[in-house]
This record gives sequence, C-alpha cells and structure tokens, in this order.
Amino acid sequence: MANLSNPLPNLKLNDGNSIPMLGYGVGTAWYKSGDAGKIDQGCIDAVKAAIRVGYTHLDGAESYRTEKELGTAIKESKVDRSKLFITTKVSHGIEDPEATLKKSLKDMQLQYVDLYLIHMPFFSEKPEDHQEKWKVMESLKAQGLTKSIGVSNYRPEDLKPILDIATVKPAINQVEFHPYLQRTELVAFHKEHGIATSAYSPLSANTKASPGPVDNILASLAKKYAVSEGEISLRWCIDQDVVPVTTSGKEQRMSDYMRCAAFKLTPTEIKAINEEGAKKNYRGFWKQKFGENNWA
Ligand SMILES: NC(=O)c1ccc[n+]([C@@H]2O[C@H](COP(=O)([O-])OP(=O)(O)OC[C@H]3O[C@@H](n4cnc5c(N)ncnc54)[C@H](O)[C@@H]3O)[C@@H](O)[C@H]2O)c1
Ligand SMILES: OCCc1c[nH]c2ccccc12
Repeated sequence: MANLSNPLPNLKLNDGNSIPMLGYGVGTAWYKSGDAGKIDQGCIDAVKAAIRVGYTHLDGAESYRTEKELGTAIKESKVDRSKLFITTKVSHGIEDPEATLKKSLKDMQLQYVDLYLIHMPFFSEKPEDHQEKWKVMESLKAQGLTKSIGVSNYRPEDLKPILDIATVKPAINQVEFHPYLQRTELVAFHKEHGIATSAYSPLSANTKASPGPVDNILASLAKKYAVSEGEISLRWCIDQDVVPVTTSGKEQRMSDYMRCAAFKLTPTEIKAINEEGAKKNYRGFWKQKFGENNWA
C-alpha cells in the first residue's frame, strides 16, 4: 500500500484547484523511442515507487508514449484517485485536443486528468490559432475531462492572444527553469496575469549543465541543510512559488528528493543562487525553436 503522507506544500491555482509542489515526470528518461506498443515494466515500477515514497503529482504527455504505463502504475498502486494530481499534454494531437485527451484517458484508465497542457506553442502560425485551440481547452474543462487547463513552453507572445479571449485563464505554464535559465521576465508576466509557473529540468544545474558557477553555493547549502544539492535546486523552485517536476529511476533518489519538504531557503540564499546562476546560460530543450541566443 502506498504511503500517501505527502508533506509537500500545494500551490493554489487561479481556478481554485491546488497542485502539489513537486511532480514526478514520466517523460525524458522514460520516453519510448522504440515500439510504442511495447509496455515498459521499468517505467511502471518506477512510477509505483514514486507513488510509494510520496509523490502524488505525476506528469505525463501524449508524446512520451508512456501513458499506459502511468495508468497501470496508478491502478496497481491502489491509491485513491482523488489523492493524485495527474497531468498530461497534447502535442501531435493538437489538431483535435478533445479526441487526443479522450485517447490519453483511455490509455491511463482514468475518467479525468487534473491538468491538461498544450505541450508547445509551435503549431501556431498566427495568434488566432492559439485562440481557437484555447477555446477547445476550455470546453474540455467544462466537460469535466480535466480539472485545470494550461500550457507549456509558451512565451508572453503566445500567452497574450489567449488572455485576450479567455473565459478560463491558463492555470499554469510549464517551462524549463533552473538557476541557468531563470526566466525572470516570463515569471513576472505570469505573476501579473495570475498564471502559475512550473519548472521542468529543475536539476539541470546539478546534472546536464554542471560544472558551473552555482556549484559552490549548492554544495554549501546542501551541507547546511543536510540534504543533497538536488534538493537545494528543487527547494529553490518551491521557495519562488515555482512547481518543480523531476524524475529518476532510482527509488532512493526519488525518496531523497522528498526531503525538500523538510527545510526552506532564506531570501538571501535564494538571491545568492540567482546571482551565481545568472553568470551562465543553459537551455536543454527546444534550442532550435527558441534560438540559441534567446534565453528569455
Ligand atoms: N514540457 C516540456 O517540454 C518538458 C520538457 C522536459 C521535461 N518535462 C517533464 O519534466 C520531467 C523532468 O524533466 P528532466 O528529466 O529534464 O528533469 P530533471 O532536471 O529533474 O532531471 C532528471 C534527470 O536527472 C537525472 N538525475 C537526477 N539526479 C541525479 C544525480 N544526482 N546525478 C546524476 N543524474 C541525476 C535523473 O536520472 C533524470 O534522468 C520529465 O520527466 C517530464 O515529465 C517536460
Ligand atoms: O516534454 C519533454 C519534451 C518532449 C516533448 N515531446 C517529447 C517526445 C519525446 C521526448 C521528449 C519530449
């Protein structure tokens, strides 16, 4: 039986729903590049382990091709559906988000998701394309197929046409966010419009973009709080009201990361990480789409 004592805080969204402030991703490491029909037992076991150690927020996507695994793990974990926060995203299926969400729900054996995101803005050739798709997203929420609706990888120029016509504003924008990609202007735009920020690749400064200028401060804070550097990076997100989504196949690491619930960084410590982080730029995803030199 799963341990559902999730001690992490929740973030209240602009539609009144709440999202747990640490998510477990069923993408990146789990993305299936080979036979999409072949079930990955390792992925099922990892998601079950994540639920067991206390993750209640699980982040999937149509394009990861792991929704069947995610659904099986949820079912086999025998957790109360209402205790979980399940996200999925539409990308290839953007032509028909309703059919795409219904297929995702079928694959996950779920009646609804907690959050449905448009995975990326690149399908749009003109602002009206964003508006048209957003109206469909609103209808999915109205039908009860998803509790909240949002976007991912959107820039202010993608969000503005939506905000012009929205009856239901995007609840969240999930973007790459870590000390080497702090998205200062984007986060300020989100705050101005009541949109929450979620961080993917929150461990980049510890992993893909290491070594770098934040190494020393992460190490000294890890020592101070008796945690690993990874928890400092996750907590750096949480203490700025940003919801990190991480992943790992290792149960010990998943469990260690839950320790970020047990401490809080001071404003001075956050500022010190921000100042060191600003000395380097790193983007792991969508470089071609956003431009190598556009770090906004
Ligand atoms: N919306 C998007 O476009 C988008 C893009 C990327 C990821 N995501 C979501 O976010 C989730 C997490 O993304 P991520 O994997 O980039 O995040 P992350 O920064 O948390 O990195 C996790 C990776 O780092 C490795 N790792 C963790 N701790 C480590 C350590 N101490 N030493 C070495 N390696 C370590 C893990 O094995 C894993 O592969 C994905 O699974 C997906 O759900 C969304
Ligand atoms: O969300 C992570 C980025 C992403 C979008 N679509 C994908 C397909 C495979 C692997 C990663 C992605």
